[in-house]
Amino acid sequence: MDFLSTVDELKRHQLNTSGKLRFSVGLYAEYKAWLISKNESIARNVLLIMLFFWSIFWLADFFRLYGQQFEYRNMPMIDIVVSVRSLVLLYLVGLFAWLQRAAVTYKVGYLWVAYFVLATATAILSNIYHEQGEYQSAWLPIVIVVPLFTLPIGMTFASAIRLGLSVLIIIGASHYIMLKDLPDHSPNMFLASLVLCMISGAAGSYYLDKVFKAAFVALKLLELKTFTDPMTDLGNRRYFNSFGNKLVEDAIRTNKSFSLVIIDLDHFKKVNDREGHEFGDLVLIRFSELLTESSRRPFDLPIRLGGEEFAILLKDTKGEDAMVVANNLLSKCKETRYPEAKSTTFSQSFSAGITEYVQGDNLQDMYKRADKLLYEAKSNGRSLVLLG
Ligand SMILES: Nc1nc2c(ncn2[C@@H]2O[C@H](COP(=O)(O)OP(=O)(O)OP(=O)(O)O)[C@@H](O)[C@H]2O)c(=O)[nH]1
Repeated sequence: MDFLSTVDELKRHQLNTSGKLRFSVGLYAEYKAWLISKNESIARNVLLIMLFFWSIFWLADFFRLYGQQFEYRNMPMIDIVVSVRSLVLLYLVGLFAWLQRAAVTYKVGYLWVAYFVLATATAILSNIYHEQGEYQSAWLPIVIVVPLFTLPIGMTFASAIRLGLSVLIIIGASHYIMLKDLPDHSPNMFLASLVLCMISGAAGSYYLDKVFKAAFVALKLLELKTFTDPMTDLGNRRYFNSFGNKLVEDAIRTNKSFSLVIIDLDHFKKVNDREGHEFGDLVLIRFSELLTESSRRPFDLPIRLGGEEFAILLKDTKGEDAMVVANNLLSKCKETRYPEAKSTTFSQSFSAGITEYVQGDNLQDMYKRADKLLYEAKSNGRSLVLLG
Protein backbone atom coordinates (compact mmCIF):
# COMPACT_ATOMS: atom_id res chain seq x y z
CA MET A 1 0.00 0.00 0.00
CA ASP A 2 1.30 3.42 -0.86
CA PHE A 3 1.00 5.37 2.34
CA LEU A 4 1.88 8.78 1.02
CA SER A 5 -0.93 8.74 -1.48
CA THR A 6 -3.20 7.28 1.20
CA VAL A 7 -2.48 10.18 3.49
CA ASP A 8 -3.13 12.67 0.71
CA GLU A 9 -6.35 10.97 -0.22
CA LEU A 10 -7.51 10.98 3.36
CA LYS A 11 -6.73 14.66 3.73
CA ARG A 12 -8.71 15.46 0.60
CA HIS A 13 -11.55 13.33 1.80
CA GLN A 14 -11.62 14.86 5.24
CA LEU A 15 -11.82 18.31 3.74
CA ASN A 16 -14.86 17.26 1.76
CA THR A 17 -16.68 15.55 4.57
CA SER A 18 -16.06 18.52 6.89
CA GLY A 19 -15.70 16.18 9.82
CA LYS A 20 -19.28 14.98 9.57
CA LEU A 21 -18.54 11.31 9.32
CA ARG A 22 -17.83 9.58 12.58
CA PHE A 23 -16.15 6.23 12.78
CA SER A 24 -17.55 3.29 14.60
CA VAL A 25 -14.73 0.80 14.19
CA GLY A 26 -12.66 1.48 17.27
CA LEU A 27 -9.59 0.11 18.94
CA TYR A 28 -11.63 -2.53 20.72
CA ALA A 29 -13.01 -3.95 17.50
CA GLU A 30 -9.53 -3.98 16.05
CA TYR A 31 -8.20 -5.80 19.07
CA LYS A 32 -10.95 -8.41 18.81
CA ALA A 33 -10.27 -8.85 15.13
CA TRP A 34 -6.64 -9.43 16.00
CA LEU A 35 -7.56 -12.12 18.49
CA ILE A 36 -9.68 -14.07 16.03
CA SER A 37 -7.60 -13.48 12.96
CA LYS A 38 -6.24 -16.68 11.43
CA ASN A 39 -3.69 -15.17 9.10
CA GLU A 40 -1.29 -13.58 11.49
CA SER A 41 -0.65 -16.53 13.75
CA ILE A 42 3.12 -16.16 13.84
CA ALA A 43 3.06 -12.55 14.95
CA ARG A 44 0.30 -13.34 17.40
CA ASN A 45 2.12 -16.27 18.96
CA VAL A 46 5.35 -14.34 19.28
CA LEU A 47 3.49 -11.56 21.00
CA LEU A 48 1.57 -13.84 23.31
CA ILE A 49 4.83 -15.45 24.38
CA MET A 50 6.24 -11.95 24.99
CA LEU A 51 3.17 -11.04 26.96
CA PHE A 52 3.51 -14.18 29.04
CA PHE A 53 7.16 -13.44 29.66
CA TRP A 54 6.37 -9.91 30.69
CA SER A 55 3.70 -11.03 33.13
CA ILE A 56 6.10 -13.45 34.76
CA PHE A 57 8.92 -10.95 34.74
CA TRP A 58 7.00 -8.19 36.42
CA LEU A 59 5.17 -10.44 38.84
CA ALA A 60 8.48 -11.98 39.87
CA ASP A 61 9.90 -8.48 40.27
CA PHE A 62 6.98 -7.59 42.50
CA PHE A 63 7.21 -10.68 44.69
CA ARG A 64 10.96 -10.40 45.07
CA LEU A 65 10.66 -6.81 46.18
CA TYR A 66 7.76 -7.70 48.40
CA GLY A 67 9.74 -10.52 49.99
CA GLN A 68 12.68 -8.28 50.69
CA GLN A 69 10.98 -5.08 51.67
CA PHE A 70 11.31 -5.62 55.42
CA GLU A 71 14.91 -6.47 55.04
CA TYR A 72 15.83 -3.37 53.07
CA ARG A 73 13.45 -0.61 54.04
CA ASN A 74 10.31 0.36 55.87
CA MET A 75 8.13 2.01 53.29
CA PRO A 76 4.50 0.91 53.20
CA MET A 77 3.96 2.68 49.86
CA ILE A 78 6.37 0.36 48.08
CA ASP A 79 3.80 -2.40 47.55
CA ILE A 80 1.34 -0.02 45.97
CA VAL A 81 3.90 1.66 43.75
CA VAL A 82 5.24 -1.66 42.50
CA SER A 83 1.90 -3.31 41.87
CA VAL A 84 0.42 -0.29 40.11
CA ARG A 85 3.50 -0.05 37.96
CA SER A 86 3.28 -3.74 37.07
CA LEU A 87 -0.40 -3.44 36.14
CA VAL A 88 0.18 -0.38 34.00
CA LEU A 89 2.99 -2.12 32.19
CA LEU A 90 0.90 -5.22 31.54
CA TYR A 91 -1.87 -3.04 30.16
CA LEU A 92 0.59 -1.26 27.91
CA VAL A 93 1.93 -4.54 26.63
CA GLY A 94 -1.64 -5.48 25.71
CA LEU A 95 -1.94 -2.24 23.78
CA PHE A 96 1.37 -2.94 22.17
CA ALA A 97 -0.02 -6.26 20.97
CA TRP A 98 -2.85 -4.40 19.27
CA LEU A 99 -0.48 -1.93 17.68
CA GLN A 100 1.67 -4.77 16.48
CA ARG A 101 -1.31 -6.27 14.71
CA ALA A 102 -1.84 -3.06 12.83
CA ALA A 103 1.81 -3.06 11.91
CA VAL A 104 1.66 -6.61 10.62
CA THR A 105 -1.52 -5.95 8.70
CA TYR A 106 0.07 -3.04 6.92
CA LYS A 107 3.44 -4.75 6.63
CA VAL A 108 5.44 -1.92 8.12
CA GLY A 109 6.28 -3.11 11.60
CA TYR A 110 8.88 -5.85 11.44
CA LEU A 111 11.65 -3.49 12.50
CA TRP A 112 9.62 -2.81 15.56
CA VAL A 113 9.42 -6.48 16.46
CA ALA A 114 13.22 -6.52 16.25
CA TYR A 115 13.42 -3.47 18.51
CA PHE A 116 11.11 -5.14 21.01
CA VAL A 117 13.08 -8.40 21.07
CA LEU A 118 16.40 -6.58 21.37
CA ALA A 119 15.26 -4.36 24.21
CA THR A 120 13.73 -7.29 26.07
CA ALA A 121 16.90 -9.32 25.64
CA THR A 122 18.97 -6.38 26.93
CA ALA A 123 16.73 -6.17 29.95
CA ILE A 124 17.01 -9.87 30.75
CA LEU A 125 20.75 -9.97 30.26
CA SER A 126 21.38 -6.84 32.30
CA ASN A 127 19.28 -8.39 35.04
CA ILE A 128 21.07 -11.69 35.00
CA TYR A 129 24.61 -10.36 34.78
CA HIS A 130 24.45 -7.31 36.92
CA GLU A 131 26.82 -8.02 39.75
CA GLN A 132 25.89 -5.39 42.26
CA GLY A 133 22.24 -6.20 42.65
CA GLU A 134 19.56 -6.76 40.10
CA TYR A 135 17.24 -3.89 40.88
CA GLN A 136 19.40 -1.16 39.46
CA SER A 137 18.73 -2.44 35.98
CA ALA A 138 15.38 -4.13 36.49
CA TRP A 139 13.53 -1.21 35.05
CA LEU A 140 15.54 -1.09 31.83
CA PRO A 141 12.65 -2.74 29.93
CA ILE A 142 10.94 0.60 30.21
CA VAL A 143 12.73 1.47 26.99
CA ILE A 144 10.11 -0.71 25.34
CA VAL A 145 7.18 0.82 27.08
CA VAL A 146 7.93 4.48 26.63
CA PRO A 147 7.29 4.56 22.89
CA LEU A 148 3.80 3.22 23.54
CA PHE A 149 2.97 6.65 24.78
CA THR A 150 2.72 7.72 21.18
CA LEU A 151 -0.69 6.06 21.18
CA PRO A 152 -2.52 9.28 20.45
CA ILE A 153 -1.35 8.88 16.90
CA GLY A 154 -0.34 12.03 15.15
CA MET A 155 2.37 12.87 17.61
CA THR A 156 5.33 15.00 16.61
CA PHE A 157 8.95 14.34 17.50
CA ALA A 158 8.87 17.04 20.18
CA SER A 159 5.79 15.64 21.87
CA ALA A 160 7.20 12.11 21.69
CA ILE A 161 10.22 13.36 23.65
CA ARG A 162 8.02 15.24 26.08
CA LEU A 163 5.90 12.18 26.74
CA GLY A 164 8.92 9.92 26.95
CA LEU A 165 10.42 12.27 29.51
CA SER A 166 7.34 12.53 31.68
CA VAL A 167 6.93 8.77 31.76
CA LEU A 168 10.55 8.34 32.65
CA ILE A 169 10.38 10.93 35.38
CA ILE A 170 7.35 9.25 36.93
CA ILE A 171 8.69 5.72 36.66
CA GLY A 172 12.28 6.77 37.37
CA ALA A 173 11.21 8.63 40.51
CA SER A 174 9.14 5.71 41.78
CA HIS A 175 12.07 3.43 41.14
CA TYR A 176 14.47 5.77 42.89
CA ILE A 177 12.24 5.83 45.96
CA MET A 178 12.28 2.05 45.98
CA LEU A 179 16.01 1.73 45.54
CA LYS A 180 17.54 4.60 47.42
CA ASP A 181 17.82 2.68 50.67
CA LEU A 182 19.34 -0.42 49.12
CA PRO A 183 22.85 -0.83 50.48
CA ASP A 184 24.41 -1.56 47.08
CA HIS A 185 22.60 1.17 45.18
CA SER A 186 24.76 3.16 42.83
CA PRO A 187 23.52 6.62 41.77
CA ASN A 188 25.68 6.60 38.66
CA MET A 189 24.12 3.41 37.44
CA PHE A 190 20.71 4.90 38.04
CA LEU A 191 21.62 8.02 36.08
CA ALA A 192 23.07 6.02 33.22
CA SER A 193 19.94 3.89 32.98
CA LEU A 194 17.79 7.01 32.98
CA VAL A 195 19.72 8.59 30.11
CA LEU A 196 19.69 5.35 28.14
CA CYS A 197 15.97 5.01 28.60
CA MET A 198 15.40 8.61 27.61
CA ILE A 199 17.32 8.28 24.38
CA SER A 200 15.86 4.96 23.31
CA GLY A 201 12.41 6.00 24.47
CA ALA A 202 12.47 9.14 22.36
CA ALA A 203 13.96 7.37 19.34
CA GLY A 204 11.44 4.55 19.63
CA SER A 205 8.59 7.03 20.00
CA TYR A 206 9.66 8.86 16.91
CA TYR A 207 9.93 5.72 14.84
CA LEU A 208 6.67 4.28 16.15
CA ASP A 209 4.95 7.54 15.44
CA LYS A 210 5.96 7.40 11.80
CA VAL A 211 5.02 3.76 11.38
CA PHE A 212 1.69 3.80 13.10
CA LYS A 213 0.55 7.11 11.75
CA ALA A 214 0.66 5.48 8.33
CA ALA A 215 -1.13 2.35 9.55
CA PHE A 216 -3.71 4.42 11.37
CA VAL A 217 -4.37 6.58 8.34
CA ALA A 218 -4.81 3.51 6.15
CA LEU A 219 -7.26 2.03 8.64
CA LYS A 220 -9.26 5.23 8.85
CA LEU A 221 -9.32 5.54 5.08
CA LEU A 222 -10.76 2.07 4.83
CA GLU A 223 -13.47 2.99 7.32
CA LEU A 224 -14.13 6.20 5.49
CA LYS A 225 -14.60 4.39 2.20
CA THR A 226 -16.82 1.77 3.78
CA PHE A 227 -19.18 4.30 5.27
CA THR A 228 -19.22 7.10 2.72
CA ASP A 229 -21.42 7.73 -0.28
CA PRO A 230 -18.87 8.59 -2.99
CA MET A 231 -20.97 11.17 -4.85
CA THR A 232 -22.15 13.32 -1.97
CA ASP A 233 -19.60 12.46 0.73
CA LEU A 234 -22.44 11.89 3.16
CA GLY A 235 -22.62 8.73 5.27
CA ASN A 236 -24.21 5.82 3.38
CA ARG A 237 -26.84 3.22 4.30
CA ARG A 238 -24.25 1.07 6.03
CA TYR A 239 -23.32 3.99 8.24
CA PHE A 240 -27.00 4.73 8.83
CA ASN A 241 -27.50 1.19 10.17
CA SER A 242 -24.39 1.26 12.29
CA PHE A 243 -24.94 4.72 13.80
CA GLY A 244 -28.71 4.27 14.06
CA ASN A 245 -28.36 1.00 15.99
CA LYS A 246 -25.94 2.73 18.33
CA LEU A 247 -28.49 5.48 18.95
CA VAL A 248 -31.12 2.85 19.75
CA GLU A 249 -28.73 1.22 22.26
CA ASP A 250 -28.00 4.63 23.81
CA ALA A 251 -31.71 5.42 24.00
CA ILE A 252 -32.42 2.14 25.81
CA ARG A 253 -29.60 2.79 28.27
CA THR A 254 -30.09 6.49 28.93
CA ASN A 255 -33.85 6.82 28.42
CA LYS A 256 -33.17 9.75 26.12
CA SER A 257 -34.91 10.05 22.79
CA PHE A 258 -33.77 10.67 19.24
CA SER A 259 -35.52 11.34 15.94
CA LEU A 260 -35.31 10.00 12.45
CA VAL A 261 -36.16 12.01 9.33
CA ILE A 262 -36.56 10.18 6.01
CA ILE A 263 -36.48 12.44 2.96
CA ASP A 264 -37.27 11.74 -0.69
CA LEU A 265 -36.80 14.40 -3.38
CA ASP A 266 -40.00 15.09 -5.32
CA HIS A 267 -40.47 14.17 -8.98
CA PHE A 268 -36.83 13.46 -9.37
CA LYS A 269 -37.41 11.27 -12.40
CA LYS A 270 -38.81 14.33 -14.18
CA VAL A 271 -35.72 16.36 -13.18
CA ASN A 272 -33.50 13.79 -14.85
CA ASP A 273 -35.76 13.49 -17.88
CA ARG A 274 -36.13 17.23 -18.47
CA GLU A 275 -32.76 18.57 -17.35
CA GLY A 276 -30.48 15.58 -17.88
CA HIS A 277 -28.84 13.10 -15.56
CA GLU A 278 -25.80 15.31 -14.96
CA PHE A 279 -28.01 18.10 -13.70
CA GLY A 280 -29.81 15.53 -11.53
CA ASP A 281 -26.45 14.69 -9.94
CA LEU A 282 -25.80 18.38 -9.31
CA VAL A 283 -29.14 18.71 -7.50
CA LEU A 284 -28.27 15.72 -5.32
CA ILE A 285 -24.91 17.26 -4.42
CA ARG A 286 -26.40 20.69 -3.64
CA PHE A 287 -29.08 19.06 -1.54
CA SER A 288 -26.43 17.11 0.38
CA GLU A 289 -24.68 20.38 1.16
CA LEU A 290 -27.92 21.85 2.48
CA LEU A 291 -28.45 18.73 4.54
CA THR A 292 -24.99 19.02 6.05
CA GLU A 293 -25.55 22.71 6.82
CA SER A 294 -28.83 22.05 8.53
CA SER A 295 -27.40 19.23 10.68
CA ARG A 296 -25.43 21.63 12.77
CA ARG A 297 -25.03 19.88 16.08
CA PRO A 298 -22.15 17.42 16.39
CA PHE A 299 -24.44 14.40 16.57
CA ASP A 300 -26.88 15.32 13.80
CA LEU A 301 -26.07 12.81 11.13
CA PRO A 302 -27.07 13.36 7.49
CA ILE A 303 -27.15 10.23 5.32
CA ARG A 304 -27.73 9.38 1.68
CA LEU A 305 -29.69 6.15 1.82
CA GLY A 306 -29.48 5.71 -1.94
CA GLY A 307 -30.79 7.37 -5.12
CA GLU A 308 -32.76 10.46 -4.15
CA GLU A 309 -33.56 9.16 -0.67
CA PHE A 310 -31.87 10.76 2.35
CA ALA A 311 -32.12 10.60 6.14
CA ILE A 312 -31.10 12.58 9.20
CA LEU A 313 -30.53 10.98 12.58
CA LEU A 314 -30.93 13.59 15.31
CA LYS A 315 -29.59 12.58 18.71
CA ASP A 316 -31.35 13.85 21.86
CA THR A 317 -34.02 15.48 19.71
CA LYS A 318 -37.80 15.37 20.07
CA GLY A 319 -40.02 14.80 17.04
CA GLU A 320 -41.33 18.40 17.13
CA ASP A 321 -37.79 19.77 17.07
CA ALA A 322 -36.86 17.47 14.21
CA MET A 323 -39.95 18.86 12.44
CA VAL A 324 -38.54 22.38 12.72
CA VAL A 325 -35.20 21.23 11.30
CA ALA A 326 -36.91 19.45 8.38
CA ASN A 327 -39.24 22.35 7.57
CA ASN A 328 -36.33 24.83 7.57
CA LEU A 329 -34.49 22.48 5.26
CA LEU A 330 -37.52 22.28 2.97
CA SER A 331 -37.72 26.10 2.71
CA LYS A 332 -34.01 26.35 1.94
CA CYS A 333 -34.24 23.55 -0.59
CA LYS A 334 -37.11 25.27 -2.45
CA GLU A 335 -35.35 28.65 -2.33
CA THR A 336 -32.14 27.28 -3.87
CA ARG A 337 -31.64 28.63 -7.38
CA TYR A 338 -29.94 26.70 -10.17
CA PRO A 339 -28.40 28.90 -12.87
CA GLU A 340 -27.34 25.65 -14.59
CA ALA A 341 -30.97 24.60 -15.23
CA LYS A 342 -32.60 24.99 -18.64
CA SER A 343 -35.81 26.09 -16.97
CA THR A 344 -35.34 29.45 -15.21
CA THR A 345 -38.05 28.65 -12.68
CA PHE A 346 -36.56 25.32 -11.64
CA SER A 347 -36.80 24.53 -7.94
CA GLN A 348 -36.56 21.29 -6.01
CA SER A 349 -38.79 20.19 -3.15
CA PHE A 350 -38.96 17.06 -1.03
CA SER A 351 -41.36 15.04 1.09
CA ALA A 352 -40.37 13.73 4.48
CA GLY A 353 -41.59 11.50 7.30
CA ILE A 354 -40.39 12.00 10.86
CA THR A 355 -40.60 9.73 13.84
CA GLU A 356 -39.27 9.79 17.36
CA TYR A 357 -37.87 6.79 19.21
CA VAL A 358 -40.29 5.10 21.60
CA GLN A 359 -39.20 2.44 24.10
CA GLY A 360 -39.16 -1.00 22.50
CA ASP A 361 -38.39 0.31 19.00
CA ASN A 362 -35.59 -0.95 16.85
CA LEU A 363 -34.15 1.00 13.94
CA GLN A 364 -36.19 -0.95 11.42
CA ASP A 365 -39.47 -0.12 13.24
CA MET A 366 -38.59 3.55 13.13
CA TYR A 367 -37.60 3.39 9.49
CA LYS A 368 -40.90 1.74 8.54
CA ARG A 369 -42.91 4.34 10.48
CA ALA A 370 -41.07 7.28 8.94
CA ASP A 371 -41.26 5.75 5.46
CA LYS A 372 -45.02 5.28 5.76
CA LEU A 373 -45.40 8.95 6.68
CA LEU A 374 -43.17 9.93 3.80
CA TYR A 375 -45.47 8.15 1.35
CA GLU A 376 -48.47 9.76 2.99
CA ALA A 377 -46.76 13.11 2.34
CA LYS A 378 -46.20 12.09 -1.27
CA SER A 379 -49.85 11.19 -1.77
CA ASN A 380 -50.92 14.45 -0.07
CA GLY A 381 -49.35 16.55 -2.81
CA ARG A 382 -45.60 16.38 -1.89
CA SER A 383 -43.41 19.26 -0.60
CA LEU A 384 -44.61 18.24 2.84
CA VAL A 385 -43.15 17.06 6.15
CA LEU A 386 -45.24 14.75 8.35
CA LEU A 387 -44.56 13.77 11.94
CA GLY A 388 -45.89 10.63 13.57
N1 LIG B 1 -29.16 11.97 -11.60
C1 LIG B 1 -29.34 10.98 -10.76
N2 LIG B 1 -30.54 10.41 -10.66
C2 LIG B 1 -30.74 9.40 -9.81
C3 LIG B 1 -29.70 8.94 -8.98
N3 LIG B 1 -30.19 7.94 -8.21
C4 LIG B 1 -31.49 7.78 -8.54
N4 LIG B 1 -31.84 8.67 -9.51
C5 LIG B 1 -33.11 8.83 -10.18
O1 LIG B 1 -34.13 9.22 -9.27
C6 LIG B 1 -35.37 8.90 -9.86
C7 LIG B 1 -36.30 8.43 -8.79
O2 LIG B 1 -37.56 8.35 -9.35
P1 LIG B 1 -38.82 7.75 -8.66
O3 LIG B 1 -38.39 6.76 -7.60
O4 LIG B 1 -39.75 7.25 -9.72
O5 LIG B 1 -39.45 8.92 -7.88
P2 LIG B 1 -39.68 10.47 -8.25
O6 LIG B 1 -39.61 10.73 -9.69
O7 LIG B 1 -38.72 11.25 -7.39
O8 LIG B 1 -41.13 10.68 -7.77
P3 LIG B 1 -41.69 10.82 -6.33
O9 LIG B 1 -40.70 10.18 -5.38
O10 LIG B 1 -42.98 10.09 -6.31
O11 LIG B 1 -41.84 12.27 -6.05
C8 LIG B 1 -35.10 7.84 -10.93
O12 LIG B 1 -35.35 8.42 -12.19
C9 LIG B 1 -33.63 7.53 -10.77
O13 LIG B 1 -33.00 7.28 -12.00
C10 LIG B 1 -28.41 9.56 -9.09
O14 LIG B 1 -27.44 9.22 -8.44
N5 LIG B 1 -28.28 10.56 -9.99
